[in-house]
Amino acid sequence: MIELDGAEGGGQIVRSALSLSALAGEPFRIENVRGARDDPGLKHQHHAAVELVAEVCDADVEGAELDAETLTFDPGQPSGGQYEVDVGTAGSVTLVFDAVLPLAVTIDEPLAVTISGGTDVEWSPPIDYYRRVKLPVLRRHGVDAAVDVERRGFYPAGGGVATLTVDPSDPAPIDLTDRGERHGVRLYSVASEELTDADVAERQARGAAAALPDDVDVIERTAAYAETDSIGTALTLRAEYENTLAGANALGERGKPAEEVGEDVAREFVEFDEGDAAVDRYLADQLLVWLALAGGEVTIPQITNHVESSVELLGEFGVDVEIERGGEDEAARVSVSETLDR
Ligand SMILES: Nc1ncnc2c1ncn2[C@@H]1O[C@H](COP(=O)(O)OP(=O)(O)OP(=O)(O)O)[C@@H](O)[C@H]1O
Repeated sequence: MIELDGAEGGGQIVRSALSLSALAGEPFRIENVRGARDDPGLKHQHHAAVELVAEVCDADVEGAELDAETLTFDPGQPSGGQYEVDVGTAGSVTLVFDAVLPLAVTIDEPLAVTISGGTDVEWSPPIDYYRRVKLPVLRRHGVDAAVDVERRGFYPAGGGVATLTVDPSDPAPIDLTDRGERHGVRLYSVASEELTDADVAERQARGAAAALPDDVDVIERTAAYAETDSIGTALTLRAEYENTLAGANALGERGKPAEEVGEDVAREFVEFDEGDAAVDRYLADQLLVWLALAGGEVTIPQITNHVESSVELLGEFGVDVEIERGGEDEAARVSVSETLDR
């Protein structure tokens, strides 16, 4: 039984522990779940992830209740099939996807997971980032997964629906150290249909395009409107380089001009582009579990708290991640040579 202490981290520790435990066939017990947060314990999104991974790998679970701060998880054999989960609020759909996605390397049959909740909510990958940046990067390394968005869900009502389909996959070592030449960027803007007359989706995309440096080529710009339960907006930028993809994104806020949402996204991209890392700061922590499974090396803009807590967690599962911190203008480097024993 692996004993974990969640006191220093957030929900990501729970999600990654679920995936690693299911893959290694090793039970774990975690105390102080999300201990670093003001509202510790399992919230809807984390609870949904526990229930889902438990179902997919037929686990014995103790303590999987809302607000629980201690959880024990003893996995069986993961299997494909069709699963459905309702997060119940605007809890993040993409973060629940993240808990099952790594099972791609162990399933024998395809897996399809339909989740209802928030598709574009704070502190999590917006669904366009997930399907246009994260999954394409993983697909290039042999992870056969895709997302279909049936309905958008914004805070607070949620009500979004998306399906992740995953085929059995055998990923190649992750090699993302040199991003190569920039080809250009694509902008994906979306807003609730109530904002159509105010042109909000177009204005977000235009705001971003106008704020980009002259030498950045905008390859594509889309603006769409969707029927949603709560009114909201989202903008994702996908930057394409010779060897990699990176993202920048923002959500709209009541009272904030749409153009400013675009400018925020452009600024985030420019900051990334001025550095020399191959992946953005979000993918930096999300790829660690893949490094543990497939090995390889990635350059990242900075060692965030999320990276640190994930590295520590991987250590608990017997995977040593090497970190080179980099300098002021130099990307940090993370690598794994001995992958997870499974
Ligand atoms: N704007 C964003 N774009 C892409 N990814 C994001 C974005 N914001 C957050 N993420 C990713 O979402 C994950 C959030 O993990 P974290 O543990 O903080 O969240 P959580 O499960 O909601 O738990 P908690 O409430 O404890 O913070 C990280 O992998 C992070 O990289």
